[in-house]
This record gives sequence, structure tokens and C-alpha cells, in this order.
Amino acid sequence: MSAQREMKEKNLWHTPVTIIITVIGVIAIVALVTVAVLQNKPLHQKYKYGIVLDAGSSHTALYIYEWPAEKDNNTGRVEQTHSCKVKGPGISSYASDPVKAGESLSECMQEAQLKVPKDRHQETPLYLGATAGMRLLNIENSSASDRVFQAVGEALQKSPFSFQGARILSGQEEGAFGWVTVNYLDDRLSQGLETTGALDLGGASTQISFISDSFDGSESPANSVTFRLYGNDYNLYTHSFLCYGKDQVLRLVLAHLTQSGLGNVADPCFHSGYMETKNYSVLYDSPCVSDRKPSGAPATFTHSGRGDFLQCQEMVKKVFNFTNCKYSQCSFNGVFQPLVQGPFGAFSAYYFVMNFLNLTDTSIPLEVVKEKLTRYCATPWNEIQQQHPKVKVKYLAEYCFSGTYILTLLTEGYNFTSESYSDIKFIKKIKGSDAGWTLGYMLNLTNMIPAEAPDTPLLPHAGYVSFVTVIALLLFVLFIVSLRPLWPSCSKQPQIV
Ligand SMILES: Nc1nc2c(ncn2[C@@H]2O[C@H](COP(=O)(O)OP(=O)(O)OP(=O)(O)O)[C@@H](O)[C@H]2O)c(=O)[nH]1
Ligand SMILES: [Ca+2]
Repeated sequence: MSAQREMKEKNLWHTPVTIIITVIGVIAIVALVTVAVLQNKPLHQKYKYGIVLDAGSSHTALYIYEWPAEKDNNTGRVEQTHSCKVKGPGISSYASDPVKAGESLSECMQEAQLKVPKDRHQETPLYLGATAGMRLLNIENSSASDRVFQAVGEALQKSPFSFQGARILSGQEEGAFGWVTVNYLDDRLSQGLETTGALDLGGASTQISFISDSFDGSESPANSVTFRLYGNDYNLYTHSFLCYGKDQVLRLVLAHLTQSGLGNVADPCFHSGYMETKNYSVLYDSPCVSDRKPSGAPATFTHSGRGDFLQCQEMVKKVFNFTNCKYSQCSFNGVFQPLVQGPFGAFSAYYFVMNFLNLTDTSIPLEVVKEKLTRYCATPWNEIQQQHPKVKVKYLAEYCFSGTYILTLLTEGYNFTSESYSDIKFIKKIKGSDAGWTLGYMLNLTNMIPAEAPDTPLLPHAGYVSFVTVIALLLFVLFIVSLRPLWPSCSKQPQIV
């Protein structure tokens, strides 16, 4: 009798109503999870592109950036996918033949057409920013600089990209955008982390940019750039020294050495055994030194080396003016600068030179770095050439001078100490993108960094799907539990024995 009853009760669980409810419940959960997964699955990734030409004093480089199309406003997603070094000198060197400046860009522009998908060409913005070489040409001969821009603009207009113009960046912009690039690539802006200072050493100018607790811009408004990025306010200290890029400082040092107007220059910044005949007119052909040309100098001079780091450093120090600071503190040439603070990334020539000299490790004490450089400078020129047969002779001849200038600029110029020197990192790239002003410039012009922090989803995609699944299962279990009165054991009557 009791077995029969049990059978009947079990069958209750198998009633059509219970089966239908269970099936609908399972279908509902599967549908819910499927929709959740599909709805939030990233769409087929499409990319957008931007191109920036960095028309530097020594050469022009093209950079292509890429970012997922639906993430225009999101954090840290723009990456450099390609770079192309334009053959020949910087555009400012084409002052006497401007059309050639435009033509020089064509090879890299062709390359860019192959790298950016064809269907994106028309919508891809193309910018050209010129720095110290064009600043100097503009000072020297503004109509020549206009003609160069005219020719370059005409050449770029012919490309299939959306050309947005060619212009000279101010020194402030160059410094500030370099700082934005470094901190954007390190995700420091989006996460509101302590920022990294930026040190850029070009051929004709150099920039220093950093955040200092003691700097609010009031003491020297010309050195202050304010930003609001991802909901945080920044008051950046930045300064650009025109004529203090390494090529122009080499001219300044040589100008000092040739003041006597005699035909021989024994240069402590070049290796002993180095000897080249150079033109006075070429040396003095720059507004950085043109006023110092000795009168009655012969056409050429013999530039020979004597490889002495300490004497080279003495010569280099002469290009800085440490008197006449009208502020609480200065770097040099009467320019206000707060004490350096926090970590720094040093790129461009800082990296090329220190990397060549095997001196990128800043945990090595500064004194040891100087000893190593002293030995390097004292190595005869023929040995140096034998050791580096593949390095361009022009670069090779100048590493002793450049290394000496870098150490002198950092310690005497910017007041890095033996301690704070170790806060500097010599870098070329960050996560595959070159450190430099170009990325920051493009991010700014495409409004890619929002002033306020973007709304972020509460949960990442995987977390969201798991959450929906767990809640759905929970609801289902609750539903089944709510059917408890229909369960066989619950509908059993208590047995009175
Ligand atoms: N050793 C070495 N030097 C380089 C290399 N590329 C550029 N330089 C030199 O390093 C210095 C700085 O180069 P860049 O940072 O490209 O300078 P730039 O942008 O042309 O100049 P600015 O307009 O002043 O910024 C120049 O003297 C260049 O000749 C390289 O690959 N190796
Ligand atoms: Ca540069």
C-alpha cells in the first residue's frame, strides 16, 4: 500500500505542469545567458588611424597610430603601429629649395598608404609638426620658412589622407606633449598615478617637463601648462631651450674654441687622432652662433681632437650662463626651474647617446659614469673606429662630446644630484610606441583624452557574464524550491503508527 502511494507521489513530480515549468525555466536561463554573452561581446574590431610627421631639425619621421574604433575616448588604447624615417636632412635644410622638402616626404607617405587600410585613408588625420629647426629658420628668414611650409603643405595635400595642416610647435607644446605621451603610454594619466617627468634632447632644442609640488605657475607663468585629464588637474612645469639641442651646442662649443680666429682647433670633446677640415661659414650658419663669428677668420679651420673629458666638460659649462637669476631658483640662462622631483624618462638623443655608451643603467653611481666616459673620451680615434666599423662616422665622432654634454646638462644645468640621477630612465619606446611629442600632439588634436574620467562598466565582460549566470541559476533554484509543496517528500502525510 505504502509502495503504491510512493509511486503515486513520485508521479506527482512528473506531472506535465512540473515538466513544462522546468523546461521553460531551463530555456529561459539558456536564453538569458546567451543574450548576455552576445550583447556584450566586443563587436568585430575596427580600427581608426592617425598619422603625425615629426619635422625635427636633423630629420623628419612619420608615425602611424592605431586605436579600436569604438574606444575613441577610452584609456591608453592608442598604439604606434609603424614609423618611417625620412631620408635626408630636416625640412629646414631645404630653405633654398623648398620643393625638395615636400618631395623628401614622398617615400614615407607611400609607405603609410600601404600600412593604413585603404578604406580608412580618407578619414585618417595627417598632421605635420615642426620643431627647433623650423623655429630657427623662422627667426633667421621667416619668408623662407613660409615657403618650406607652403611646399610641404602642397605635397601632403596630395596624399589620400585627411591633411590637417603643418605648423611650428612652440617649445612649451613640444615639452608638454612629450610629457603627455610618456604618461599616457604608462597609463599614469587614466589611473591618476604619480607622473613621470620628460626630458627630450633634440638636435636644435631640448625640453624638460615635470610636476613639482612646489610649482603652481605663479612664479613663472611662461613655464606653466595646465591640463585637466581624466578628472585630474595638472600644473606642469615645462621649458624648452632653443639652441641647446646637441648639434647646436656642438656649434656653441666650437664657436668658443674658434674665437681666436686661428685656423686650428684642438677640441677636448673629440678623440685624439681625429682631424677634419671644416668651414667657418658652415659652423656659423645658425642664429645660435652667427653673432659670434670672428672677423677676418680664414675660410676653413682644422678641427682636431684631444680626448679629455674634464676639459671638455669645462668647455661645455661655458655655454650655460649661471648668473642673473631673478627667481627663487633657476636652471641656467636666467630660466626659472623648481628642484627636479620624481621619476624622469629621458628620450631622443639622451637615449641614442647613453645607449651607445652603455650608460643607460642609472643605478651606476654618477662618479663611475664619469670615469667610464673619461676612459671612452681618452680612447684614440683609430681604436674607436676599429671597434665600431658599422656606426656612421658623424655619429661616432660625436659620442664623447654628446655624453659630456648630457651629463653636464643634467647635473649642472637642471641640477640633478648623484641621488636624483638614479630617478632618470633612458628610454626609446614605451610599450612599442616611441617616446616623443607626436603621440601627445595627436591625442590632443583628436580630443582623445577626456577632461573627465570616462564612465567605466561596473564589471568587466567576463565578470558580467558570470554574474548573470549565477543570478539566473539562483533564481532557478529558488523557483524550484518554491515548488516544494509539489515535491513527493513534502506531500507525504505524517504516518501515525
Ligand atoms: N647616435 C644617433 N644619433 C641620432 C640618431 N637619430 C638621430 N640622432 C641624432 O640625435 C640628435 C637628436 O635627434 P632627434 O631627436 O631626431 O632631433 P630632432 O627632432 O631632429 O631635433 P629637434 O628639432 O631639436 O627636436 C640629432 O643630433 C640627430 O642627428 C641615431 O639613430 N643615432
Ligand atoms: Ca625632436
